[in-house]
Amino acid sequence: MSTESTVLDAPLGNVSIGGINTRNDSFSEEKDMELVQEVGCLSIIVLGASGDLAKKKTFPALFHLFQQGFLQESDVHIFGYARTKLSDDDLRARIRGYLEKGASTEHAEVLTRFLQLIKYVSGSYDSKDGFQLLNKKISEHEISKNSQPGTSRRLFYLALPPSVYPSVCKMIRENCMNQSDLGGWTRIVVEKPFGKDLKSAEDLSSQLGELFNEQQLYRIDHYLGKELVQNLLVLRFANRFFLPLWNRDNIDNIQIVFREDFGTEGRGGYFDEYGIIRDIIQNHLLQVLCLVAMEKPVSLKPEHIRDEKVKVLQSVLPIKHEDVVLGQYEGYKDDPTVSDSSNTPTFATVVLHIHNERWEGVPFILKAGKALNNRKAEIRIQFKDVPGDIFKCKKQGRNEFVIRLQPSEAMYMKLTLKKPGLEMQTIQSELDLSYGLRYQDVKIPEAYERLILDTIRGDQQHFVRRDELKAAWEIFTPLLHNIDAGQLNPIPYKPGSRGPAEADELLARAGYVQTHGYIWIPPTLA
Ligand SMILES: NC(=O)C1=CN([C@@H]2O[C@H](COP(=O)(O)OP(=O)(O)OC[C@H]3O[C@@H](n4cnc5c(N)ncnc54)[C@H](OP(=O)(O)O)[C@@H]3O)[C@@H](O)[C@H]2O)C=CC1
Ligand SMILES: O=C1O[C@H](COP(=O)(O)O)[C@@H](O)[C@H](O)[C@H]1O
Repeated sequence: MSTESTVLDAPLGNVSIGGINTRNDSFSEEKDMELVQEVGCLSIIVLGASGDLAKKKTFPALFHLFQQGFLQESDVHIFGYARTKLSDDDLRARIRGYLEKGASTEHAEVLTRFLQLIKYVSGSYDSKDGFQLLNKKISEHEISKNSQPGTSRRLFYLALPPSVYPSVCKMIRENCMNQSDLGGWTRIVVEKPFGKDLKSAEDLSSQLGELFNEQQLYRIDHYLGKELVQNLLVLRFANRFFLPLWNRDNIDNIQIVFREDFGTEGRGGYFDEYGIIRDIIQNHLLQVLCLVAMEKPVSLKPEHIRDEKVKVLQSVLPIKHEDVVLGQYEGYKDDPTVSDSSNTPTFATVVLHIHNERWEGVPFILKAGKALNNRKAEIRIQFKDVPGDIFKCKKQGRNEFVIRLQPSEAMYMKLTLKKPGLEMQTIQSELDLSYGLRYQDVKIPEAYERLILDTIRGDQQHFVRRDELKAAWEIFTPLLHNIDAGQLNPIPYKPGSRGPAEADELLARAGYVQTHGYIWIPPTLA
């Protein structure tokens, strides 16, 4: 690694190589990532720059990386591309408000510098004119930075509906590739949904696979960028506490839950085509399940980790209809972009069973819903009752280990203790690790920030491999086809409720025992 390109103001523990800081820690060594010196300039191209995701997530994530010194002005340029006719300043004005959110006034100067890095190119997604113009602009930028031909890096972020991925990828392949023989690269980031079922996903994978190899494709699932999801591997495999307990002998059931307290606002048209299983469960919750249930990987190399995720997905048994409850919130169909006869679930509880030595008989309950009573995502691991319980604890509740992904990241263990005082009474209490309290000086990065950084570093661990995607669709496709054919219908539920009561009944049938009279309240700073 050359010291010439090491910048002194790089964040602690990081080394800047060619405008992007590479991690200088033991993880990188373990992952066996090649810290190749990258001297070419970096062009980040956001396709679909006029859209919702680009303004709410992609540009803010790039801005945060810039603010923290991970993207260097001397090397980086950002291009927005879409059909809408906009000037550079129009695009900057559109996204400015989203970048200012939560930023202090002292960031105004940094924001102005960041916005100056952004250029906009207008063009269609299926004709070469726009892409040739884009290529010309990227090349001009590369020449202006004295980048050696072939050493430049081009990251294309497809913030677009998946229907246009094949044509956009073809256009990039034919018109905008960097020459890779001199250490430069071209990488493509694609957003979910990757298909609607097994066949469409495989078709899409084949189409993209003809244009780019697996090392160039980054299928993003932003749940894999969340702090506590990234912690799962460390938590499970670096702690002696958990190793002997994490199995069917001790664990009764596991819930992975996503709740939102708002409906499909503004995205009804998209959502109605997909529904909650395709939008949340088949991807985000299933990815979390993989990390909770997989065996220890041989090493931290991305391929070893993804190999284990595929194995656990392939061990999931076919879903039975009696293990599913669907719901649709009242008022969902008032959205003019949603069909009056829509059968699309906005809520689902699905119980999965993993047929292997560790998990046989342990239900994995995946639950997701929109327009519910609160916004929360968590993993709830419920342990079996204590055998020969002399304290009659069963009446109070079981041990639970809860990993709160959001909001207020935390881990807590619900356990039974002696109630403080003269009497010998038991109560439910908790061992609590609340991140807000424990890590007061740390700003937890946004998932997109972390994942975009990974794409630039070439780290595919937190991205979905093609065979993983296939295995995930194999689990859900039969159920989804049956729902699409009207064989299962959603039960109406009131917005702001817990969802259909039938879902709680399914939970109880699966073995979950609710603790009554006790809730954990996230501690706050005094
Ligand atoms: N928005 C979100 O919160 C999330 C989105 N995603 C995924 O990210 C991707 C982008 O999402 P989002 O930004 O919401 O999408 P948008 O509907 O906002 O579309 C993005 C841009 O794509 C162009 N576009 C829209 N519809 C079409 C079409 N039918 N054919 C060609 N171009 C079209 C438009 O640009 P123009 O007309 O200017 O060319 C639009 O500005 C999708 O795959 C989505 O599923 C994933 C997670 C969350
Ligand atoms: O992918 C999606 O995720 C969001 C929820 O993301 P979160 O990080 O805020 O939990 C969801 O609202 C959206 O429907 C879905 O497409």
